[in-house]
Amino acid sequence: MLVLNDVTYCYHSDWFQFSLQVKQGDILALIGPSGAGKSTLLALIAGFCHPESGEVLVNGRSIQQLEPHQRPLSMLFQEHNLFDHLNVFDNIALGLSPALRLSQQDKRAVNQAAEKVGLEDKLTRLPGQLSGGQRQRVALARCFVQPHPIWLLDEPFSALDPILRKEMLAVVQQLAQEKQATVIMVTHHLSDARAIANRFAYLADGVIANHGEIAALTPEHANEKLARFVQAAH
Ligand SMILES: Nc1ncnc2c1ncn2[C@@H]1O[C@H](COP(=O)(O)OP(=O)(O)OP(=O)(O)O)[C@@H](O)[C@H]1O
Repeated sequence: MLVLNDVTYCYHSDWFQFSLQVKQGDILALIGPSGAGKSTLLALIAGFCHPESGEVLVNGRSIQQLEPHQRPLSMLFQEHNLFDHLNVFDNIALGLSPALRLSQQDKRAVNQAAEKVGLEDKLTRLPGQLSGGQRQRVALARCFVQPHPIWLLDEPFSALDPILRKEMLAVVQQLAQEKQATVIMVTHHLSDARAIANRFAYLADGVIANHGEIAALTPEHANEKLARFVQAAH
């Protein structure tokens, strides 16, 4: 279970206040208008920015004192996930060993991860020799080759065409299920949210204004702002 316990954060004059509980194995779609604080929420969980008060807990333990690299989570951004001078194999392997010191078991895990995302025949290519979708698949493989139980995905597939996006979402869903990972995914596409998530959280003006089962995400939602947001996205 991932818990944000009344986490507050201030950036210039912008205030954020987040309380959230995500059960293990849940896939939560984080939605809301631009500037609402979705990426800020992920940054607070990942430890890239520090709250004024409150804490983030994983399975009952505070991770507040841990540096980002010590936290039990993997992150995937929309872009800039890869090191351009390292080939596909090494980019994935970084998820297991930042110094690229790999055991035989690690090497097998990297090969298996590449296979899962359909890149087993591209292992020696550099990121510059791949398409955008292939690059995101490498980043995804690095994300789940790590043993971390929580994945934070910040608009990971927004730049991809609809067919590739659908494929990638299916891969994430399948892998998350296999590993019983807890996933928080920021998305501007409600269709993506519906395709992959079982829950949603709607952010507006720096707070979680609403959350619930994904099926409740309808244009008739009782929360007027959320209803308008869903209507506009249709
Ligand atoms: N460390 C930071 N550096 C820069 N801006 C920050 C930081 N922390 C918060 N902000 C500000 O927080 C506000 C919310 O931004 P954030 O990126 O979290 O929103 P968002 O909901 O993810 O928006 P979008 O959908 O456009 O990506 C913005 O005004 C942003 O400038």
